Amino acid sequence: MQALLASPSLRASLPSARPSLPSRGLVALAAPAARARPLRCGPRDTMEALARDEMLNAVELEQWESGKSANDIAACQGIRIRRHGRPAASMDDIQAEMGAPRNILEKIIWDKEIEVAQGLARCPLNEVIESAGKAPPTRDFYGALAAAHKRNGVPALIAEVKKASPSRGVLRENFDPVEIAQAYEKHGAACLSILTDEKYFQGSFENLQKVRKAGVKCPLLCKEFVVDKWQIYYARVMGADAVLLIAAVLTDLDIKYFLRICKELGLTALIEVHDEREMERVLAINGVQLIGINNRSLETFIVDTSNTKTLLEKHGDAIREKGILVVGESGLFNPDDVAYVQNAGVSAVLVGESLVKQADPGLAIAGLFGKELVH
Ligand SMILES: O=P(O)(O)OC[C@@H](O)[C@@H](O)c1c[nH]c2ccccc12
Repeated sequence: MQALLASPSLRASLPSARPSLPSRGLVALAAPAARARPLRCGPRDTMEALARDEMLNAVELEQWESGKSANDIAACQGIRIRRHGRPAASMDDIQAEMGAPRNILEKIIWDKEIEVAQGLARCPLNEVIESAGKAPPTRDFYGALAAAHKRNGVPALIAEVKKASPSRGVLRENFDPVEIAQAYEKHGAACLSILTDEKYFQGSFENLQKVRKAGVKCPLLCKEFVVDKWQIYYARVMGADAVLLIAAVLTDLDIKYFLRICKELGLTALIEVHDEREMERVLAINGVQLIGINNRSLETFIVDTSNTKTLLEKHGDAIREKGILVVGESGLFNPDDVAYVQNAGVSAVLVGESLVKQADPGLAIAGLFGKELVH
């Protein structure tokens, strides 16, 4: 943190949402209002800072120099989610230019771009950075998972505080985030995941803060659709120890840049992949500690636990060599499911629905693993 804040040159060059590159959606930015959107800093400064720190490879630099739009660059990396880059525009105007969102994830991201701009207007970046600098130390998310895996002989549990989801609707009517978090902790969860997206998951940053302030000791993952660094600083201020970064949404350069911010803030990044291409991209990035394999496609909602197995059969060796821990995410309901992803090679599991739907989510943990977990 200190290093980041102390470096005026870097600070001056901190990029905006899609930092370094011409904002994604620039193709569609024909409207003067959109073009006039002030950049918080010059892209060239940012690119130079990243290049200086060797965060930028030759291809990325060349793509940027050639004036490609960030959406084009993202598409070259197999990313199907586009950005509109017009947070001040109405959704009608955005759709008039770009057409309707192609899937639910793209829709979530388009709304998130607007939401982040509103957050930035409410809590300006410099203030959030300053508060993050004063926040109490983070807890070791990676260390908690590794220790729990070793101690219990089953994958460590990241238990999710999840009220609803776009695919399953409301999961729990009587939803008290603090009560659920405390029950998870009491019954052996190694870490907790707190959904912060309001519109689609009925979560909130307030829930994250409440759980942290209630004295829960487990490290906390801020489960958010991160598209802008502001969200990372904000998560830190609200009590997160880790943040989720979704490879289906973020370019390689975004991931590298956000990883760097996480490191400066003492946060662990859980980088989520869903397919082969995303796994390859993430394994080529230095400094990755935790990879989540999502068994649910965020574009189609199809859940398939064999996804974890397939990806680990191919990449397990490279992952182990790098000391990366893998988290099996979504669609896990019983001890057989847990054993299946454990045999595939995961060190941890991320579970929401099957716990939160039970009358007592804490007691549900022993049912999920077929045994009690201990701290
Ligand atoms: O409720 P489930 O099927 O146990 O899934 C939990 C978690 O994996 C899921 O909520 C999730 C995984 N990646 C995400 C990204 C955004 C929102 C939610 C998610």
